[in-house]
Amino acid sequence: MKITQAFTFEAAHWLPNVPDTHRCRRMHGHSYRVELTLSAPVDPQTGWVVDFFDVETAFAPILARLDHYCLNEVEGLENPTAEHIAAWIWHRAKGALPALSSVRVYETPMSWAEYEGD
Ligand SMILES: Nc1nc2c(c(=O)[nH]1)N=C([C@H](O)[C@H](O)COP(=O)(O)OP(=O)(O)OP(=O)(O)O)CN2
Ligand SMILES: [Zn+2]
Repeated sequence: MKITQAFTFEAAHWLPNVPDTHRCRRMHGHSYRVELTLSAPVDPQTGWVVDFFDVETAFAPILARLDHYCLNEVEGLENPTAEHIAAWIWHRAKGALPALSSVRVYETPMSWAEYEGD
């Protein structure tokens, strides 16, 4: 069974590896949406995969490192593409959420990156 919990955060960024003429080279902001998907059998006692409250608690300190920051200044996110943010979150959340199976990061409602681990 899979469950997914969504979170949002606001952040600024710019992309250092695109040409000077690319508009994403300039500092700008996004209302990011993160979807954490966890995959595991349903516990017959609780009736759930993982308590959504526990997902929220585990993710809160990671979210706090992103919300209202310039992502380029966050260690490990010097080139903060949606792809890199998804992998960055995965590597920091997997320890506390062993059932994590994918991380989606939406830059806009129409564009996202998904990371499922190495
Ligand atoms: N594969 C990727 N491509 C792009 C990424 C990325 O992370 N991975 N990032 C960007 C920029 O961050 C850009 O700001 C994304 O916004 P954009 O696609 O331009 O969407 P907008 O809503 O800002 O613009 P519209 O005019 O509404 O399309 C670019 N590419
Ligand atoms: Zn952007």
